[in-house]
Amino acid sequence: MENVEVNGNGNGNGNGSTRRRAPLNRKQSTPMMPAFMVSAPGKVIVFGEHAVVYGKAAIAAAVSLRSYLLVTALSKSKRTISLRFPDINLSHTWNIDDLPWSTFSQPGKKKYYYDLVTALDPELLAAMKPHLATVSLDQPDDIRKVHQSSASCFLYLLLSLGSQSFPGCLYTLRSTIPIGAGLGSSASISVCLAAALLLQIRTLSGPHPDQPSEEARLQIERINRWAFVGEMCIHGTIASGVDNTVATQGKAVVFQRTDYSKPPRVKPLWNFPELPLLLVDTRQPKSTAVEVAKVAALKKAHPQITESILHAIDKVSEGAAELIGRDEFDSEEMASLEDLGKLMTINHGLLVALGVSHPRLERIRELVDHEGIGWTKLTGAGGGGCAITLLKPGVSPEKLKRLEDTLEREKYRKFETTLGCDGVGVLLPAVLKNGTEDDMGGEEIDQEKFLKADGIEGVEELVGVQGDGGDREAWKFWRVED
Ligand SMILES: Nc1ncnc2c1ncn2[C@@H]1O[C@H](COP(=O)(O)OP(=O)(O)OP(=O)(O)O)[C@@H](O)[C@H]1O
Ligand SMILES: C[C@@](O)(CCO)CC(=O)[O-]
Repeated sequence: MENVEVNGNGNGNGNGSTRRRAPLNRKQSTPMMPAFMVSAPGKVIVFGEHAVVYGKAAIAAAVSLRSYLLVTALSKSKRTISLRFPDINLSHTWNIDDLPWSTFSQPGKKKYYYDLVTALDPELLAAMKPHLATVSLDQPDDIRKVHQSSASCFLYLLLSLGSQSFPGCLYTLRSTIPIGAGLGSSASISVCLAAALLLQIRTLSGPHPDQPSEEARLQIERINRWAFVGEMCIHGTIASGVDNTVATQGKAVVFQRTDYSKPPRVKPLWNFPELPLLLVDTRQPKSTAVEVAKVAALKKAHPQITESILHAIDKVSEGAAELIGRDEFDSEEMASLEDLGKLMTINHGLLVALGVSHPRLERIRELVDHEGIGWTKLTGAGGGGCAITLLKPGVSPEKLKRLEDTLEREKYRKFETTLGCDGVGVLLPAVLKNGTEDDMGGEEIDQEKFLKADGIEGVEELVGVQGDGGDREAWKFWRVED
């Protein structure tokens, strides 16, 4: 366990000025920021993955699986930034003063918290390269690649938003979202990192309960813009931004980005129905970048055919949004579910045509079809990852049990999750009522406790946004509903 001196000084350059900060030996006036946490959900794409990369509409909903990031400031004399990401076994430390701040703060390169960054800058990526090359040198190539993507997401955001006077800090991240399973794990960590850094440079207001929704929306928008930058670092390719948008805002959205130089069109679906969904992980690892590249290659080889498929997916997503929005849509009634289910079946078929399914995804569909208990589609990038099944009402428990037993035997994993959950949340300071309160009425979450929490249940029990008795009120969310 690392020995942490906690007594840092939070500051940053969120004031839009390009001037350098006061020399480090001068007394700093900004008060220290206590240890704090941020959290963001994973997502399922209900309709429209892949097509959304090409400007078509998609519907996505936040799930109850989440990432949690603990930020601890170090003492002023400790000029290091450390990442501890135990889910992927990543542990890395940089010396703050060795990082390429000058390249990131050059005129024309410097970006501010309110900027809209729509592409990664090759010169900045090149400046970061030597500092990523030293990450996990002792690991095999495939693992090092995963470590370097997560590290690049953090470093690009830190260097873009921070300055050389940034305080020494520890970033400890744990997630309950399976990685690379199509449930938006990368977006969720990007949102956490973007929100944490924006909070550290003191550019976000709230969240507080009586904050006007307009103001809350602006904070969400800023986090989302930077989370998108983090997503681009991880994917190493074009990302539509749907995952980070739903992970930031929470609930469910219709998302469309027709022009990459502009913000996307995001229509919140506040009353997203409680659909009876079965979420199954193939446990077949995949990479979003690889699957997105497959579609790009198909589009290059067969432009007209691919465009027709993408156009058809767009119509399916639009049709689903219209259906869900109807007053008479009833998520407990066969006729409504059947209409929606048929659209899921069509969407899945079109994804198969794009070449992003996988035999293990097809097996889930086959088993569900065989029992006749619902409608299945892959969700997320495909190539493995997860499938969602919309269950028919009144499915017999025997049939469901038979399906679940077969899935278990064939090494699939079933997830219990709810759709339409909260977006990015903040726990500041990192103190929670856990039933083991001290005199001040709360339990301080430190790195040691956080790292020791046992598995998903342990993390949820220690810091989860939902306690046993419902929402834990110390976690705060930007409320954007009107
Ligand atoms: N808990 C985590 N800790 C550290 N890095 C993570 C974590 N979760 C995700 N990542 C980063 O995100 C990458 C996975 O991103 P990828 O887009 O391939 O999968 P996904 O986000 O789970 O799926 P999809 O984009 O289809 O929803 C990992 O390789 C890693 O770099
Ligand atoms: C495959 C994709 O459409 C969804 C991944 O969850 C990629 C993206 O939108 O960035």
